[in-house]
Amino acid sequence: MQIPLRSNTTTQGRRMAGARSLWRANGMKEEHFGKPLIAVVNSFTQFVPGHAHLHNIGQHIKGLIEKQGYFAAEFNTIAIDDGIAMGHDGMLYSLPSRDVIADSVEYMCNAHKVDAIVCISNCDKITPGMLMAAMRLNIPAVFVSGGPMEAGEVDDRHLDLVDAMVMAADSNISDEYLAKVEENACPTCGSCSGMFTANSMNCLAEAIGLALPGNGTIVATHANRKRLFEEAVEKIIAATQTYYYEGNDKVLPRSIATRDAFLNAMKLDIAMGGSTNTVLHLLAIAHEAGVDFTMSDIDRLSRQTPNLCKVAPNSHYHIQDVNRAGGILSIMGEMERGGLLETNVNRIDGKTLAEAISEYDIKRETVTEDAFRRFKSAPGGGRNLVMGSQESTFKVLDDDREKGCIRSIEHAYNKDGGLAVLFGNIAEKGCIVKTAGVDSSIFQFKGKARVFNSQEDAVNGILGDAVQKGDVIVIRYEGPKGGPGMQEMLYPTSYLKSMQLDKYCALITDGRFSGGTSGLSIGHVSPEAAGGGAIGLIRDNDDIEIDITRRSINLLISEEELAERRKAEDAKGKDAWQAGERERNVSKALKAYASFVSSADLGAVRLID
Ligand SMILES: CC(C)(O)[C@@H](O)C(=O)O
Ligand SMILES: [Mg+2]
Repeated sequence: MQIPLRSNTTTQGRRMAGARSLWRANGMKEEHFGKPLIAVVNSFTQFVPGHAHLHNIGQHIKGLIEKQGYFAAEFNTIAIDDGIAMGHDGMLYSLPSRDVIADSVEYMCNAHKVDAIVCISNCDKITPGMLMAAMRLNIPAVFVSGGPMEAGEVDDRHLDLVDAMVMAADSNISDEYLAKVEENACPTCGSCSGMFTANSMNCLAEAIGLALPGNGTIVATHANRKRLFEEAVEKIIAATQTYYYEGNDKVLPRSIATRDAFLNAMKLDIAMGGSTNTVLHLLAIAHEAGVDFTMSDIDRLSRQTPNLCKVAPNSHYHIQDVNRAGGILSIMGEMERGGLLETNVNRIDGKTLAEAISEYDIKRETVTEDAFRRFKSAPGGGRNLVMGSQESTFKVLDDDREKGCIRSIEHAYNKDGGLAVLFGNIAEKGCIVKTAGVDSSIFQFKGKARVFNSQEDAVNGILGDAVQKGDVIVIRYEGPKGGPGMQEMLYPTSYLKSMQLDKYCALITDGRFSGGTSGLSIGHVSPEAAGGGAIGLIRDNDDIEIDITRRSINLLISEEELAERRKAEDAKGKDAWQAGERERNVSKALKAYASFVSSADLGAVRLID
């Protein structure tokens, strides 16, 4: 059964003469009318190294689609560089930009009646924003990211921007050495080279099945990255044809991103030690897809899924090393061997996950030559800002599942996952910790609260010696509503490292973290302080007890005392549950966001009836 094209609305019938004449002015030819209209959804910007190399690729894709006889038109979304926006009020805009991106894709595609989309994403909020839009639109969609940056190199050691941030506040590092690190930490175009948020999300797009093998791990500079874009064109043409001309709805985003696909993606995230932001984003994408997927699923999965991979900031490996070890489908191959995945799920290339694993897990006999081509894609070295401009290859792949970058279940770093959801009287709706980044010696931690009502105060406290070994740093009124915008606390966690306090302190916040954060850093505390959460009732010198093994986090005061404090806070009327004095300019745009946004345990989606 044929499905009518959405674009027929503006290209068919006598009454659409005006719209057709505008389409002609856009370059549409007679033969394009009545055929699918494909949008190239780009996110090129010269503000973000993860996107600066995407200028020409959109037009390259348009050209390839038009060779197949369909009209394609490109538009752009915004993209914020979290690393540049980090640590000042620019970061208030980062998470809200996810929803701006989702809305802008919806606006463009519905206003112009687009039939299918190729999404060119990369950095932190762009992939989730576009995925949210794809779920809303539910038209054929394929995702290709700009690809990871090559790791920096200084004195034979691989490093990245987080090393530069940590060293910048470490008085043991000389100015000369820091300058060398700064110069070399970010050598190429692409998303920052560790298991940070951008790369985590692009790996998850691959796990869900909306992106092709290698999407998460082939470096931006490699020719095989450019090929991924070209293959994406083949896949979107095939998906568009089978959906509209044969009525095959298996290729639609909501048929691919099913509950099983979300569970698989979350398990992959736990196994690979992904950024904690993935929790927020998967919840939000599932919400848009109408899929029942909640914090309690994440809690359950985190107890069943081993941690098979540790990448920077949790080890010396970078994403290029995950590629050399066989990429995401090889991690999923290890998980499948342990019966951890539901592999009978569809992918955008028409394969099931079972088929994809059999072709791309480098440890299978059935692995294809095409898999080796992708996973041999190596960094080229040196400064290189051009997409697909080098063809270096790894001479040998890393198939050591005992000590290599990807471990088998038998040799897991931790049988109990790389991520945990904790509950307790200060996080009744849960909070998140990336256990892959926590030294197991502090899985149980008890300390005195050092309370800050803003990230800025916390940074000053950490660098100004207000924080001592054994403290639990509390940073609150930084949640989705309270910030607003739920800033990433990368500077506080990096400065704890600079001050050599990271192994002796815990940090809890209703804000969130960068993928570059490690240590006993517990975020997304829900409900947030601005929403009446008990994190707002903590006082300096209160005892706080954290037990990762038991998944608990508690303020050690009696229920009566907690109730008293709540009563006193509520009695402040309109001043209740506010950060109090702090210098922060919150624009009207951000206030509008704050008035709709939900708590982190719901993915910080905007609640609109
Ligand atoms: C700047 C970073 C490291 O990319 C951060 O934004 C993240 O979330 O991982
Ligand atoms: Mg980020």
